[in-house]
Amino acid sequence: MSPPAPPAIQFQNVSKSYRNGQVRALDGVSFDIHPGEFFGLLGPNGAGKTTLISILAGLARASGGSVKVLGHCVVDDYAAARRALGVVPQELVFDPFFSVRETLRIQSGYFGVQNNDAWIDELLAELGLSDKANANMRQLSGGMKRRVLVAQALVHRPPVIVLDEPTAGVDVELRQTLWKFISRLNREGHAVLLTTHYLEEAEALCQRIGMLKQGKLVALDRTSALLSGKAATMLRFKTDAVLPAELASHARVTGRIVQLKAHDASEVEGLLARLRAAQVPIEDLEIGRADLEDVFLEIMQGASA
Ligand SMILES: Nc1ncnc2c1ncn2[C@@H]1O[C@H](COP(=O)(O)OP(=O)(O)OP(=O)(O)O)[C@@H](O)[C@H]1O
Repeated sequence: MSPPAPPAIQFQNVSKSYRNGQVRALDGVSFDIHPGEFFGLLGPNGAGKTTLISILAGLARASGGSVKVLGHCVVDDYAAARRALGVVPQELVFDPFFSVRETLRIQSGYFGVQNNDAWIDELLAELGLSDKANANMRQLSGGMKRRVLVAQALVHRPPVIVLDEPTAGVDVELRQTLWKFISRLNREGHAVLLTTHYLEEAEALCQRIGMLKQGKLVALDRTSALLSGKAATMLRFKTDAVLPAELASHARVTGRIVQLKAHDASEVEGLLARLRAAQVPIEDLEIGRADLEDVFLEIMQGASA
């Protein structure tokens, strides 16, 4: 019998401190990403997502623990680990003197991939960049540069793709183009690690989700299990009135829209009775399933990091 395939990515007890230990960006983070899996890493600003990805990509050194890509340690076996990874960074970094095609050829050379033009053409077509192939990098708009960053990360056909907030500030068209292409690569067997603040994207795309808070992993489960656990029902309505304190303390309020979570129908009835008793007039009442944003907020409020 052949040995089981190693995880696409394995984080084992990863810690990272800055400023002589005053900032603990990561505190004993352990989880695996399976081969072929689409995995979402979520967390509020400063939770440690970029730090974890920087350690994975070999751009930062962990203070403790280990990270492996397809069984290759990112420190001891850096070249093999890096070759297995395609990392789309959060920041737009590029060399302004080259054309798009030159940039992708140079990146291919960096990974020792020869005669890569057929794949480069496919990347350009899939990412809507074909007519920009000969444009200079500095002539491109921000969204176009981001597309090149994605192409650059994929130029060596890495089995593990890492996307650090790839859709921050990009338009709807690029998001759709990007997700269509990344989903295709995932169906073809590439593992994907995505960090994003767009929770509806994570809900739609990711099979499993991990949540970080202040450097600790506070949730890890299948997306469907996260959605059906906890408070699975949400009561949504509009009101101009101020909620009584005992309801306001666990309501999500956005302008006139109020959302209250409930575990079952009897709890919904109880909430409505309390609103009536407090003489809170409500309009446009809806009762629906909790979405990932509801689950995320509940976990972040409840988790003690
Ligand atoms: N070079 C650094 N020096 C000192 N502290 C740092 C450094 N890089 C990150 N940190 C700190 O480490 C913590 C984690 O930051 P990180 O950028 O990993 O969070 P994040 O989850 O990616 O946040 P965001 O969603 O805002 O991108 C924060 O407290 C941050 O201030």
